[in-house]
Amino acid sequence: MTDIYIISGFLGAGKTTLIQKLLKEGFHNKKIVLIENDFGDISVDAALLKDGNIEVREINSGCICCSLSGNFVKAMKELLERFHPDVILIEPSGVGKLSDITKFCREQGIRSLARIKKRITVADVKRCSVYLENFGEFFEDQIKHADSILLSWTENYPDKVKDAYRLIRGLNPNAEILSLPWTKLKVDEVLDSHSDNHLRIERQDTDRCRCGHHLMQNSNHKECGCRHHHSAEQTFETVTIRTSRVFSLPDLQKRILQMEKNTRGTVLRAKGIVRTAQGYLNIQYVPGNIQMTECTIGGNMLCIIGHGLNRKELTSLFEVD
Ligand SMILES: Nc1nc2c(ncn2[C@@H]2O[C@H](COP(=O)(O)OP(=O)(O)OP(=O)(O)O)[C@@H](O)[C@H]2O)c(=O)[nH]1
Repeated sequence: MTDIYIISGFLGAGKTTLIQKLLKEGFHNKKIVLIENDFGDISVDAALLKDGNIEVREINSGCICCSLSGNFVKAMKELLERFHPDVILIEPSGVGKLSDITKFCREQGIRSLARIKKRITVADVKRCSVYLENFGEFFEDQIKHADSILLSWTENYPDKVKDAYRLIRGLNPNAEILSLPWTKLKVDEVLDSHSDNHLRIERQDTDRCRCGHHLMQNSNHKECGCRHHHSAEQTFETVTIRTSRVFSLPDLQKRILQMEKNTRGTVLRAKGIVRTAQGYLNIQYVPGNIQMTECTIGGNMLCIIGHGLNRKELTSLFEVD
């Protein structure tokens, strides 16, 4: 029987970073298959995670919970029958619903060959309340259906950990919540069952309905009346830019800041690999944070995910003049 681990979490929470750690420090002598679902047309994550020892399957240009659900189930069955892996790791896109992925993994044809071992959701302590406020339907689903929740960005924002813990505990009273900095976290603690390494704070009642909207004041029911169910593909957009421009570091930084501050809509995530005179740079943007690191993998692409984006404006910002 193959063990399935689902690594969920909102855009930029740290799913790929966690998978890199798991592959490096855990699963010794195991046959592993990794399924990567990037919402954009290109999979930056798959490029970064490809490694001779594991089989990586990319499912891009949409969400495995929406239009690509058929592709996902088919890919799972094929991989199970062909490789008989010990472990399948699934990284859904940051806007994927964990409840849907759970349902697909339990479909007949999969459940006779594999079982979900653990659903781990990575939650960014700095941005979780904003994501719950604005994209509650997706964020909340990822938290509520997790067996284990791993807090990220804790070392950068230690003052945010308690509030994030409370918010998450309010949404999921049963999951274990791991709050240790990742450098101190042992992979076995993440993969195995409950650990004691979490803060203990009394559960707080939240003032939200199930779809993430605030309840009206003085309301004593637990619904706001909104019964909408939105798909990721209705709610989020992606803009994929292929660019042969050779950037300088300051120029690239300037353009990313311009993307953040002066373009229409809300950019929630940008990632890609672009050229500089010295080589290639891996760009990772989440609101309020830009990371650019040298990269041995070549590329000329940038994928931007957000809401109300203007394709023309963003493309002209990064393309060759
Ligand atoms: N300092 C810090 N950086 C983090 C942490 N988690 C993620 N990052 C950074 O945030 C960026 C996005 O991390 P990823 O691991 O790619 O996030 P993701 O959840 O896979 O992103 P998507 O799949 O695009 O939704 C990268 O630059 C990471 O290095 C964290 O705990 N601390």
